Amino acid sequence: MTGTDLLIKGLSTGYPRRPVIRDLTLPPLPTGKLIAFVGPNAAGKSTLLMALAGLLPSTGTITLGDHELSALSARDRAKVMAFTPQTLPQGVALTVIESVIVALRASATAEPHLPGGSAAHRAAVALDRLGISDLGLESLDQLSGGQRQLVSLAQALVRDPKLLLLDEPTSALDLHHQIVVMDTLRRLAGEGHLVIVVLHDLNLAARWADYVVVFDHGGCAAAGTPAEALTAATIAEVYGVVARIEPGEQGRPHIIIEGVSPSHRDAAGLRNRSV
Ligand SMILES: Nc1ncnc2c1ncn2[C@@H]1O[C@H](COP(=O)(O)OP(=O)(O)OP(=O)(O)O)[C@@H](O)[C@H]1O
Repeated sequence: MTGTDLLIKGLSTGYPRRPVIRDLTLPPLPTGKLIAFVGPNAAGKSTLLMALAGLLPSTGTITLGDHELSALSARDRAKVMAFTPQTLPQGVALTVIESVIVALRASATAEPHLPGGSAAHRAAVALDRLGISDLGLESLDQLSGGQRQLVSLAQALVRDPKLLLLDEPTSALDLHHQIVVMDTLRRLAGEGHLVIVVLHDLNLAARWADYVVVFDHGGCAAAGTPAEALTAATIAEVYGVVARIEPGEQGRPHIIIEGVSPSHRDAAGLRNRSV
């Protein structure tokens, strides 16, 4: 463990009268790594991300380096982390570049009074990193779903936070942009950020993540390197599908889904997946 790991111990969180995560403890999640949270629908991934972002009340401890995150004010949290939800709000009358500048200023980071030129430069760099500079002057409300997702990511990147919490940032993206985003996230991790990303595509997780945490029913079903966490047995258990694992590049698993497991517990379990 290093001094800047994210530590989650005995964490419980959820919604009024709807506990989702109960007493969750994860292995230390180190800065400088790309961590994928995977698992079936309703397993609790988004709920956990929102609790980490301070958007849901929780008990237990969440520390990032020396910071006990639950003790930080919203303003101080915004200095160390950025959270990108699954959907962006509609009806925002801004251009793309304006929205990224607003995200930078709203985060009240170490430079709350950034001159306009610097803020615009940082926003332009964030768009460039994601290959969407050409969208800068487009109206936010006229973008496609995938374009909105990329802009949402740019709004997080521009703040250069230590911890990035990204909920399904590739779900609406074409193949090219999935790779651009995952490559960008890998580079950010390499630069010393801790990047936690919720993914449904297990092969994206297997190919890019340093560590994978598999969630099921509000708990951790498996955690480790992609090869350790994404085994055929775990995939069968949590998803109810038969998977074949083949060796991929650099010892990373390549997952081939062969079909639904006939013996899996029940499809109707979706409603009651969380504990
Ligand atoms: N606002 C809410 N109020 C009450 N319960 C909620 C709320 N949002 C989510 N839940 C419930 O919490 C549980 C976990 O949902 P969550 O969104 O965290 O799952 P997930 O793993 O992110 O799923 P998905 O892959 O479908 O996005 C589900 O049973 C869901 O019905």
